[in-house]
Amino acid sequence: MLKTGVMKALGTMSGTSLDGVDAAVIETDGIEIAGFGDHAYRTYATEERDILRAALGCWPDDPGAEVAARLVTRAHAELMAGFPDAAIAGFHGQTLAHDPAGRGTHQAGDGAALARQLALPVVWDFRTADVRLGGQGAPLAPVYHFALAKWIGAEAPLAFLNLGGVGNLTWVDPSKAAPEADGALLAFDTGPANAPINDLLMRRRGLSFDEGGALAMKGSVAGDVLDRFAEHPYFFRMPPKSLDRDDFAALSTQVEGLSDADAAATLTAAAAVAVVRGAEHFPVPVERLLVTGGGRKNPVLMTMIAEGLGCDVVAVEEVGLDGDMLEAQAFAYLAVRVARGLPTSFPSTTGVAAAVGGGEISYPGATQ
Ligand SMILES: Nc1ncnc2c1ncn2[C@@H]1O[C@H](COP(=O)(O)OP(=O)(O)OP(=O)(O)O)[C@@H](O)[C@H]1O
Ligand SMILES: CC(=O)N[C@H]1[C@@H]2OC[C@@H](O2)[C@@H](O)[C@@H]1O[C@H](C)C(=O)O
Repeated sequence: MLKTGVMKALGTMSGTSLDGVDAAVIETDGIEIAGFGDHAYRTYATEERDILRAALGCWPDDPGAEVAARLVTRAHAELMAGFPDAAIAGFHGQTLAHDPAGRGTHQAGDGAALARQLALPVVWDFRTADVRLGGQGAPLAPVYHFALAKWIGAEAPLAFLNLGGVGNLTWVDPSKAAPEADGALLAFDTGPANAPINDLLMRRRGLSFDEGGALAMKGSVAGDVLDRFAEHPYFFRMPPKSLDRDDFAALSTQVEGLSDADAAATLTAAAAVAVVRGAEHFPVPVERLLVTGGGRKNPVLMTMIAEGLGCDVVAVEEVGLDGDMLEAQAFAYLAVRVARGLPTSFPSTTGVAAAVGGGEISYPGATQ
């Protein structure tokens, strides 16, 4: 029996690494976390990944967008069917293009179709409303990071780092009563994280990622490439700020002349430098950085970040959380907030003019 207002919510995330779909259940009233539930993962088959990769950069009307959307919807429907107890779902979809200052943001996938197929209210299109109101539309997990900071009983300011395809940081002051309180949150994308490393491993070795940082471990960092990267204008921009997956594509060109190992070491160091430069924007330094996302399993990257920051850098598992599922949980949490009319982003997390609840709710009975 759930406490009044607490819902069993299913969240899904298909991230910028293009590896697959995560699905996770949490119990929440949209403010506090009441508990965690089951989770599952569906990998994209090689040919599905190729379709998604080819569709990167596509806007809804572009050729390629529709086939990607159908694929994303089908993959989610298969995975989400395994959670018949959920009362509501948060469906992020697959980001194909993100240009908040220009054309907007595009997450492929049809939440209305999922609502009908799963007979479940589905909240989706989380980012558009924020972008329309002048926000970055990303990152959106920070409000969930605030709830997690409370859940783990944190007292001092701390930060969450997501090392997905792109990296993002959330600085949290857990002594504040609510995420909308002045000084409770500061969030932004750090820069490239795993995406350039994955792309390198695919180009050079036909592998999807550098497992355990094994290749990077054998290489030497090209200091000149790294120094130039560290001065990129993005790092001087005040947060909030966000990135598209391939906004740092030039970095991949700069390691072309290096050996496989040196290129991997240099791209790994670049991901770490992006975090270190990002942390310079924190209102006050943190003693602990909690790391989620696949990059936490890369010890070379984790060590480089810890050396650059000089604070504790640990996987979120250290505090009892699940770093493989945290972003999927975030979209479950956000779905309940949307259903309850609570805001999902704030001026301090996306730069939006005023707190906004982004996300459309589709109900099973709706015709379109
Ligand atoms: N054992 C490992 N060693 C090294 N890297 C790993 C390992 N496991 C996962 N990764 C990296 O993490 C990536 C997956 O991370 P994650 O699932 O957090 O990304 P995502 O959700 O797609 O991205 P985003 O949060 O940007 O949307 C893999 O593509 C790989 O680069
Ligand atoms: C536009 C988009 O999909 N952005 C993702 C991406 O992946 C990491 C980073 O870039 C972050 O901004 C965001 O995802 C996380 C989960 C978020 O919105 O909090």
